[in-house]
Amino acid sequence: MTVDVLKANELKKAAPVFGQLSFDDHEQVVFCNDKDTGLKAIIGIHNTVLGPALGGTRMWNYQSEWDAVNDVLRLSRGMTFKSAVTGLNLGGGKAVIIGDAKTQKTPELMRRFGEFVHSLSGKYITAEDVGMETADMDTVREVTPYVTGISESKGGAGNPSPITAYGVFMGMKAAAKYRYGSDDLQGKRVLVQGIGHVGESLVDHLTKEGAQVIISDINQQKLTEIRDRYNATIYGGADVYAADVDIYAPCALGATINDDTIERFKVDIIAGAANNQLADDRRHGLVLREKNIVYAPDFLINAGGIINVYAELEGYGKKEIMEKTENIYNTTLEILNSAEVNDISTHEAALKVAQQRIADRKNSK
Ligand SMILES: NC(=O)c1ccc[n+]([C@@H]2O[C@H](COP(=O)([O-])OP(=O)(O)OC[C@H]3O[C@@H](n4cnc5c(N)ncnc54)[C@H](O)[C@@H]3O)[C@@H](O)[C@H]2O)c1
Repeated sequence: MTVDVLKANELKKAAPVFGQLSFDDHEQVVFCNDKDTGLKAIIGIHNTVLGPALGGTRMWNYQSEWDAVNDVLRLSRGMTFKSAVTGLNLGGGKAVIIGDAKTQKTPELMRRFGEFVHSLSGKYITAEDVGMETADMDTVREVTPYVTGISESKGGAGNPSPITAYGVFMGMKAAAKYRYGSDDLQGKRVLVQGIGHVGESLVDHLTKEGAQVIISDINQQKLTEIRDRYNATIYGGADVYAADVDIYAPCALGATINDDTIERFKVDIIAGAANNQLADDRRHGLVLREKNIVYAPDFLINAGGIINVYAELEGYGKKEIMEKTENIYNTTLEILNSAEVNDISTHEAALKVAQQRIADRKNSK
């Protein structure tokens, strides 16, 4: 696992097949095409050492197929480490469907996608991601058992977002404990960027804790709704990345910590739900360390959702889900301390724990 994840434009320069598919040791990549329904999907199976590759399906109108390939590979790799660091017996996988979820998603397309998932005999298990609803997973369930995130009425664990938000909250509190010596967030100024499913639930936890919550979103209507519901403040500045706050919680898009933004942050802590927050894992992880910004690794603290779907597979109840999610606090604290001891970025420290768990299992087989 020594190869950096490539950017889409770099991907184009690599060798056309294994030069790409093998990058960062992907086990299998499946291209799914169906003319009748218009389905064009890619399933990335990064690693199955710890268990079946589980990860959601994203439907997105990618600008190019390169972007779709790059996205699925980045995301499936992330799932491997997320499950490994969380202690789940799951591998990492992800799927993308190329197209507009609002206009091109049909039950026929979802069923056809489900048939492709089924053809992998359980090596890949799908779930919801951007552009997908619980109802879509119910449709996939009609043709394959290898799907999670189905309706509670059909035996599923239901909406994962509140659990994800709780895990992020736990990770944020652990980061505060590490940085300030206390995990009490009362009075801390926390900027939540993206107040969607996870962001709103995080705002709820923070408000109850007595934090000063500042919100930012591209959806103006949502901003006023959440402001009124939680007595939050809408961010009024010109540059959200230069906001004068204590904690930045990215809960919208990935890669918001990049060459353009990283020098502008004034925060003590970054802890949020978005996947792949660091545009360049290794480099930006180190820059945050140099700037004395405590970064709670995304794939560690946003694992509540995967814990929720794992519970669905294992038949766990809500109590076990909450306990496992609460444990994100302890793991985060351990990883922040180990990064300090080993003088590495917190991202690297979390990755090491995940990679070690996979290596141990591989060696014990
Ligand atoms: N839902 C989960 O359980 C879960 C689990 C793990 C990771 N995540 C990640 O967390 C993030 C949020 O997930 P979600 O389910 O809440 O998504 P969501 O679509 O419900 O919410 C995203 C919010 O971000 C806003 N947004 C989009 N672009 C923005 C921008 N440039 N600036 C500010 N706001 C912007 C949207 O308007 C929306 O309100 C995503 O990156 C997702 O991949 C979610």
